[in-house]
Amino acid sequence: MTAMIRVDNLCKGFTLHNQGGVSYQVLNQVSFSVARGECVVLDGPSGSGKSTLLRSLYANYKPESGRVWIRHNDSEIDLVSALPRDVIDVRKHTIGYVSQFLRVIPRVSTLDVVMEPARRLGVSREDSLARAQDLLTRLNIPERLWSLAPSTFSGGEQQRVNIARGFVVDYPVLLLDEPTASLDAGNRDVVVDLIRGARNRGSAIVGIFHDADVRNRVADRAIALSARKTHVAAEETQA
Ligand SMILES: Nc1ncnc2c1ncn2[C@@H]1O[C@H](COP(=O)(O)OP(=O)(O)OP(=O)(O)O)[C@@H](O)[C@H]1O
Repeated sequence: MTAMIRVDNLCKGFTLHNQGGVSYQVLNQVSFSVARGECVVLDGPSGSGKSTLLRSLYANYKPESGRVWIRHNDSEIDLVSALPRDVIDVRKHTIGYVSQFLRVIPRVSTLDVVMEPARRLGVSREDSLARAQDLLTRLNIPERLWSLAPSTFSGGEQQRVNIARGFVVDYPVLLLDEPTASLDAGNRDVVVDLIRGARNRGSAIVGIFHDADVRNRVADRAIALSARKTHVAAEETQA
């Protein structure tokens, strides 16, 4: 089985410079891999580091040590040590990231927001539009809203626009940070179908799902993160 993601001994902590330089370790030598067509969920109590790990997989956070190998253009690239321009290329072609919240750009229509990742990859406007319309329809966004900027949309509507944007490209790797957090049961079912579809097309998926029902329906297995954080006294950090 081809590993799309290989996490090797990842360590990530934080130092709160404005709070006496207190440091604590959140991820302690985390290792796992995710194959093509596999959906893995991150499990663990609140504060155990699920979002920190997901952000590290997208190179939003820089771990102190360890590796995040991503299969990209028929070879592997380590996102911990990659140059910024390589990170941008991996994000454009290989990794999709769906967070809970849509980053709204004023005056850009919903259709353009959803189409943008496909257009950036060179997909024709016609094909991108068809794909965006299909996703918005499936996700029950009323057609009257498609030409409006989503800044005034409800939380659940914005979340569904964000999901449509995340699924408009068939990314080989998909990172999902609570994509169903503010959705009703009907829309959760749509998202479950989208996730299963992406998995069946070969995406390697890592997700955080607080909804146990959604988690059980999409997960092939879970990675457990422990709640225990190692605190490092400020004096020790400064030594
Ligand atoms: N940017 C940051 N700066 C400082 N501390 C942070 C930062 N991001 C996360 N943390 C800390 O790391 C720990 C893990 O946070 P994280 O959000 O990864 O947990 P989580 O498992 O996703 O929690 P939840 O289920 O509540 O969303 C928390 O104690 C949090 O305060």
